[in-house]
Amino acid sequence: MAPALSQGKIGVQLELPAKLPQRNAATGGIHIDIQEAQVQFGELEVLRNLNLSIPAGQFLGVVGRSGCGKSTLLRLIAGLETAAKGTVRFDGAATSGLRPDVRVMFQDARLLPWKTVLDNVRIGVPDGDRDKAREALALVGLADREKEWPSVLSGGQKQRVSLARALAGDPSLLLFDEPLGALDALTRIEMQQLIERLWQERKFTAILVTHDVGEAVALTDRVVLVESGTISHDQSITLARPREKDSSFAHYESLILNRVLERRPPANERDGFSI
Ligand SMILES: Nc1ncnc2c1ncn2[C@@H]1O[C@H](COP(=O)(O)OP(=O)(O)OP(=O)(O)O)[C@@H](O)[C@H]1O
Repeated sequence: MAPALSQGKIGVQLELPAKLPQRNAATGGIHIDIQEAQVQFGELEVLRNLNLSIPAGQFLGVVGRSGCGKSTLLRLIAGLETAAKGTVRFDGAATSGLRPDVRVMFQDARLLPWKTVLDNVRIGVPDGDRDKAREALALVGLADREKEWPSVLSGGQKQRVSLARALAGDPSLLLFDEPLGALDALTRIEMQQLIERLWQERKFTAILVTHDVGEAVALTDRVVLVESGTISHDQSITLARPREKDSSFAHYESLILNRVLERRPPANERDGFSI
């Protein structure tokens, strides 16, 4: 059967095979292994000698100063950038280019204004299956909005549709590029809770690029800091879920923020950083 056409970068893949690859049965997610990766734009070397291993099913946070290469790292993993040197392996096999089981959610929802909410979500389903799209809309709490146009939705609702579109393809890896950056504080917290719940239920590997260190601590198992084109720090977050903003939370937050800002905390507060 001829592959179905999708909507370019919006749905990540250009062509969708009729059948998605088998998901990792044990965890549902992809194990990613990046070795000595280098990404260059002309003379500008954005990533260099970058090594990063992300176990299947982990929720990883990526932080760092503006322009340090966070989105480039995410785009490399998504197959939207090519490494000049080094390798990206998924479950042990070298990979490059776009894959149907890898989805990206961006800061702007990227909905097609001439399609209804349901049809926007159907873009994410390989065969455009209505039931699968409806199921995904229900997961994000928008089952009753399927016939509406994107223009009548709030910013938070648009991002929910974008999340539904990503989930509709049953991804093994979901990449979040600052997806909540434009939302108000309350909607942002609601979306964080939704993303955490869906990640726990669906068991995909997740990577979140964010400027908000608190958001990374609230959501992820581990936070890496990108600096000078490589991973300079690697911090496990061992707090129980759902996370409360207590003194342990604040400790992780200030530890990471101080690293980002290069205001090193006193030695007795530094424990936990493995690099
Ligand atoms: N396609 C491209 N062509 C040329 N330069 C690029 C391209 N994409 C990114 N860059 C440059 O690479 C560097 C890293 O960009 P990137 O978007 O990865 O940073 P970032 O850490 O995500 O930044 P921010 O936090 O501000 O979003 C920047 O200097 C940027 O200008």
